[in-house]
Amino acid sequence: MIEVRGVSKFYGNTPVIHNISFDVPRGGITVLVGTSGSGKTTTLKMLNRLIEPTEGEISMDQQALKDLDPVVLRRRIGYVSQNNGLFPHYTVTQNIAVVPRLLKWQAETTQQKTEELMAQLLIPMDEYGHKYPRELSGGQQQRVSIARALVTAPPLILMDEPFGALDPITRQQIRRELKSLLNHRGKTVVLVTHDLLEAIEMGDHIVVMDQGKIIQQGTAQALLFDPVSPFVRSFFDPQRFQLELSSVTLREVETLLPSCPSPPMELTITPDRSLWDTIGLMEENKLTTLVFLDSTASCRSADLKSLVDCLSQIKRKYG
Ligand SMILES: Nc1ncnc2c1ncn2[C@@H]1O[C@H](COP(=O)(O)OP(=O)(O)OP(=O)(O)O)[C@@H](O)[C@H]1O
Repeated sequence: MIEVRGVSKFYGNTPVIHNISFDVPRGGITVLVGTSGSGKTTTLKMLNRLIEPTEGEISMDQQALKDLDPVVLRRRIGYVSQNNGLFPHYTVTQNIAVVPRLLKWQAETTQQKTEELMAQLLIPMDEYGHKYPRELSGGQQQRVSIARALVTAPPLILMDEPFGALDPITRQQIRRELKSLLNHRGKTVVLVTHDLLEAIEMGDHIVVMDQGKIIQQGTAQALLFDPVSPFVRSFFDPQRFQLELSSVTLREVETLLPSCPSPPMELTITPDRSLWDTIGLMEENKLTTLVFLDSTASCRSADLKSLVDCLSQIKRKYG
């Protein structure tokens, strides 16, 4: 959907982005991750022309961004900024209605879409719609900001550290809800984060940046199991075991896990969950085994040892 080709950005004589190129595939989540000051936010803001590149070209659907009116472009692109950017003197519903109003939508259409999205983001309109941002928690404010970015169903959504201000538990809960909402709607998203678990869990395509350059880009597994440099390896090392288990879903390894004739217990897990989530659920429920239905609807069981063995098998594929 987006092609970034040979883009650099200078402030005066100082280069902050050096000749980067990457694609944002349609219908997936592309994550920009990297060291502090590596140029993630600058790169994101070049995608909706909040910042103009000094060199190189960015195109969206084969049209050069520089030939598009920035105001029209930004109406086609949802944007969730670091500090949520809600208007403090507007209620929640008024905040969500800002772009629909600019697009001259009928009030009933805006109301209906707002209600639907707020329900999906678990901030029901009758309870939260009339409140002001200051009356909401940080997590609820971020949900409003996400609803505002999604309400006009833009084909592309840019998100800069959208969960930055949240505690780890709320963060994880919101990002799971958001990922399923985005997948469900087939959205194209570019997300900036410095949270490694977030990058691995959310990203279909992950771009690792350092000092204004792209060091490696690819799937979570490619970055974790086949890093191109010691930098990429050490970048993920602090949480490596958790990240590796998070990058593999049960579905990917189902054939390596033993079948079980009938579910020996009530608690099951869906095969789209990661090996890390599976271990977490076992831990939470003090179980040594979990069962799930594989793609042929047969029952399989997983325990800690078999899951760690599965991870080793996947790693072996990368050599
Ligand atoms: N307006 C500006 N003028 C000069 N330098 C700037 C300006 N904006 C950003 N920079 C510099 O550009 C570099 C990249 O900044 P950017 O905010 O894109 O990094 P980042 O990867 O998003 O960082 P972080 O993770 O810390 O938010 C930094 O060194 C920053 O100091």
